[in-house]
Amino acid sequence: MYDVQKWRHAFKLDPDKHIDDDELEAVCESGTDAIIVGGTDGVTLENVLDLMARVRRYTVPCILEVSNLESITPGFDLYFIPMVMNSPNVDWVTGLHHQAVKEYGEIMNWDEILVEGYCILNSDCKAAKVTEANTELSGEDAAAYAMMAEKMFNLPIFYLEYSGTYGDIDTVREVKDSLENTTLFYGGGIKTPDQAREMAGVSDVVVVGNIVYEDLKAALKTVKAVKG
Ligand SMILES: CC(C)=CCC/C(C)=C/CC/C(C)=C/CC/C(C)=C/CC/C(C)=C/CC/C(C)=C/CC/C(C)=C/COP(=O)(O)OP(=O)(O)O
Ligand SMILES: O=P(O)(O)OC[C@@H](O)CO
Ligand SMILES: [Mg+2]
Repeated sequence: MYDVQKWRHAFKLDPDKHIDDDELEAVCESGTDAIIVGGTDGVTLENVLDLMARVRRYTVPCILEVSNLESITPGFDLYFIPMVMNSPNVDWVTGLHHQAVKEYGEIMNWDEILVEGYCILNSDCKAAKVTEANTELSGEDAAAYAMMAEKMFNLPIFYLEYSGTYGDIDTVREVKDSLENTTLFYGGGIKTPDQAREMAGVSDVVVVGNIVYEDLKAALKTVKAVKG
């Protein structure tokens, strides 16, 4: 199922982290809507290919969230391309994208590519540091980025990223209320079914990452909490 508008839950697996075969099977067969492969650092062609091949044993959709040019490879169902809207550094907004399209433009299948308007709100996470994101934003600021993503850039996805920490529910709600068509992904700090349910109530898709590596049983429970 490649229609992100129908998704409710996704797991994000980091190619730079280890996961056993039986753990990976449990994640892929959990009933989640998709496996997103992505991370900020240590993402190489080798570890992306390895994880892709292992996830490919299962029928769950497998998406590459591109974080660098070196690790892009054919074989995924979809490619998510982050555009960090609250970065003042143009590299992370359109710069690397320009380079990539210059290199791959002729062979790109645009039907497989979805651009994500990213807004990173946890100043301590790696992605915020790497992209120099301005995380000192009010709910109104974040909602304005969401409206820009939808109304000015026509982006299919807006991703509110709190990677590593549980976000502010009022901010997420304000962002959701500002969107009409663009799908809102929420990610960050979900460790319990209650947290998954709470964020699912104010977003379209919840993304669960780190807890997979810290407490797999808890991670698996977030699927049922969201998808029933
Ligand atoms: C050959 C072939 C198949 C071609 C396909 C065509 C294709 C897909 C071409 C790509 C086109 C394109 C426009 C690419 C963009 C290139 C690019 C490098 C864009 C920049 C992306 C970007 C802004 C990355 C920033 C990092 C980011 C937002 C990461 C998000 C992931 C995240 C927060 C993960 C959480 O994990 P991590 O941060 O690692 O946290 P811990 O490890 O601490 O848990
Ligand atoms: O790892 P966590 O904190 O669950 O965040 C999930 C995802 O939004 C990271 O990009
Ligand atoms: Mg990582």
